[in-house]
Amino acid sequence: MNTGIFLFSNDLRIQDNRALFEAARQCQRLILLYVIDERQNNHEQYQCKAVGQHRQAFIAQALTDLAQQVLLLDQHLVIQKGATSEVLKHLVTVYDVDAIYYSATGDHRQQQLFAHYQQQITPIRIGAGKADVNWQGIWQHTLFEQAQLPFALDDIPTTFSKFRRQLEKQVPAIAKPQQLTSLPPSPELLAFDLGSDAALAALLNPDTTSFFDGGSHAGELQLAIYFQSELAQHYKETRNALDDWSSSTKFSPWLAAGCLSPRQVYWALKKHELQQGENESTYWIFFELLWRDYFHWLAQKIGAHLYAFTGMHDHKPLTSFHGERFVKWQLGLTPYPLVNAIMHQLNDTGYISNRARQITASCLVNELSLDWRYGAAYFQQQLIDYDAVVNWGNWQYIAGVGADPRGGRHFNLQKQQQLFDSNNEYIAKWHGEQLAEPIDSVDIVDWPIAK
Ligand SMILES: Cc1cc2nc3c(=O)[nH]c(=O)nc-3n(C[C@H](O)[C@H](O)[C@H](O)COP(=O)(O)OP(=O)(O)OC[C@H]3O[C@@H](n4cnc5c(N)ncnc54)[C@H](O)[C@@H]3O)c2cc1C
Repeated sequence: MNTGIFLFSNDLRIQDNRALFEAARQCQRLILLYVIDERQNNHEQYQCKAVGQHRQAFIAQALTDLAQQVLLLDQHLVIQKGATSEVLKHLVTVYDVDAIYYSATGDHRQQQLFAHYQQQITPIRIGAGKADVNWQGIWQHTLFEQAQLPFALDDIPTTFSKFRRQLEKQVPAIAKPQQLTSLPPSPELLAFDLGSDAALAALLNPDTTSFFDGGSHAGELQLAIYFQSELAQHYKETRNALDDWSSSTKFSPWLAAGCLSPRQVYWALKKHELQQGENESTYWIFFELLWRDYFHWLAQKIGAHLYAFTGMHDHKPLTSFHGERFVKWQLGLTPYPLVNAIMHQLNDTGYISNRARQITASCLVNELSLDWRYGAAYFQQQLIDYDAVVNWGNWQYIAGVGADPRGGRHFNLQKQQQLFDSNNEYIAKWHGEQLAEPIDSVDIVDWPIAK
């Protein structure tokens, strides 16, 4: 191979980045590229943007961190603003690129995007009398590799329990994280002043405050702090809390953006177990990582069904779309104080706990009778740790069209409040006080409802 491009996506790290390793091994010259594709980021579906301000700021921080790391390896991160296919076309033509490397994913939408890029670029190479670009999508978002799974992709179980039980009969060896010590140089001609700084500056949002700093440095720091503490020893008892920083690992934003690999988390967990002992709680962290893996494999199997109203079982929920209810849910103006508090926290910070996600998702589907895809799309916009296959997979689960053997979850809001916020502390903190208004201002035939 001569000149390759490594196209960064949800893999914003240098270490244990198998796709980047492959690119480094095979190429004599390498362009490290990240594209800020505003058309993709601003693309609206179900009245929501693909990327909201919290995640945007996190990604900008992660890119700043990545750019500094590649400099230490005498390389440069090229950050370009524009349509990804156009940026690729330009670089492929000018620098005679013959291979493009990226992290493969089970997300159907992402796969479609890469198929589209390919369609755009192949004619350019062929037209110039050159061999087609060698596209190398390398799978690395999971703990295991496909060949290690005890089933073929088409036979991935439709419930997590079956997946886990079969896998745990003999847990395949999880590879140790790879250390990258050098990178091939970029092409000599490459002008580095391609506007990377300006593109990055435009992404950084000074109005966004978050508990999370983007980048693998911050991710590795959280990994070290969490596992040096005793928190993992009690994870199983605390993980269900509604709102407490130390109740769960908080690794998700870094995992979702790829600032941390699941294997790095796994091996940090193993080190912790050696030092402080293993118990049910430490096992449960592995259990949750298996959930994450499961959604990645399941997405690869079900393809476009991940985004379908009828989900993976072709089951039609008895829900539809009500504009007013959807907006009130988003803004935290429902008649349910707990749900309101959760939505306020989500909107302010970009993060809510797993318990909070379950409660508010269940409310959207069961109390408000809304099409679950609107909720999933709003989470996509708001969550700092948005991971397509995990988000849509979890929403399907709650809506009863996914991997839940019980056919969906309906959380009793009053009971949840008693269990997780009995003294109303959370509701008070996030201003979820009951709204006096009913959820609908008009009735079924559009008559205003009398107050
Ligand atoms: C409706 C809904 C939408 C969700 N959307 C996302 C999303 O977009 N991105 C995301 O990372 N998680 C999502 N989750 C899963 C879960 O809520 C978060 O992973 C978790 O709250 C993140 O906090 P943590 O890192 O402290 O998790 P921990 O409890 O410490 O778990 C450790 C890791 O295990 C994984 N994990 C935990 N719970 C789940 C789960 N239910 N499914 C899959 N993996 C899990 C995550 O990678 C997490 O970082 C969603 C859950 C629900 C119910």
